[in-house]
Amino acid sequence: MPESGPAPSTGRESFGSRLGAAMAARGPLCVGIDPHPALLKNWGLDDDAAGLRRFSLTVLEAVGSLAAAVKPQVALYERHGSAGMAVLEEVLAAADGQVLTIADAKRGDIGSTMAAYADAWLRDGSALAADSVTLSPYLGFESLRPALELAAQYGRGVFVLALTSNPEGASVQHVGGADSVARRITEAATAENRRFTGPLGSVGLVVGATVGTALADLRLDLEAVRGPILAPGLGAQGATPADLRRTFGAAYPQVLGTSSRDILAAGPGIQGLQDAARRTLNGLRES
Ligand SMILES: O=c1ccn([C@@H]2O[C@H](COP(=O)(O)O)[C@@H](O)[C@H]2O)c(=O)[nH]1
Repeated sequence: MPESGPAPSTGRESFGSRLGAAMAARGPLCVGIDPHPALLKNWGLDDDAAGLRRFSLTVLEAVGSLAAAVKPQVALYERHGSAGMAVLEEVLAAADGQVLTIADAKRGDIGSTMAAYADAWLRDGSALAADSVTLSPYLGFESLRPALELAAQYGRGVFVLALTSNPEGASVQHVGGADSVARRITEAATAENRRFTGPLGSVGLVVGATVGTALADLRLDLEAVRGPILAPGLGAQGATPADLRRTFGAAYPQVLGTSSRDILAAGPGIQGLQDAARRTLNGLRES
């Protein structure tokens, strides 16, 4: 199993190393590519595959050399069927080599099926391969094993849902008090990242920018995870860069803030999108 350095199958550096370098060079911002029907309409685009394509490639043109990563929301491509997924393939290919990609697919299933999801999102040669993918551990962290192994093999990464940004998440993730579900996920990611050397492992967590005092309440040590923390919830869901710094404290250097609608609403002009992304990025740097 590849423990450190370039992934043997590809010669590619680990995802954690590549993301750490991108965050150091560009700052801790991920821009979500979420082609919601209402945004397409506001941009003067049709809610079809052509609109989706124009929207996505415009966002990529605007932020592809500015953000550390982009995060296409898979559901918003899926709702257009095979034509939408073809657009997603094109977007992932266009981003390759320009900006790291996080496919927000939230996949999770029993092991044998998980292997197929891993194959789709993490294997070199797959039309949908992204630098990383979001995973749901609801079937048990260990059920994600095929994705964890394939990601390590190909120098790709995963972000496992731990404390999501939506208010309903607490009803499952906080259960157990001192031995909460979120804590189990966090500890499993910590163990997983021991296989990687360097400051950041390739097994990240999703922890919402909106979770307030939950990290302290549940006594979660995100620094110990030594993995990237993808933090959605900025802007449209109400969290500010200052909330992010307050919430994550000592783990803040691991945090990749992600914002979609708040930035995308500034389109369709490239300049407007870049200004909005820079505003968020400056907030994340200064907060
Ligand atoms: O806990 C989570 C996990 C994922 N998301 C995703 O992030 C974006 C947020 O979009 P905004 O427009 O910035 O609110 C979206 O794709 C969600 O599915 C999340 O919000 N919370």
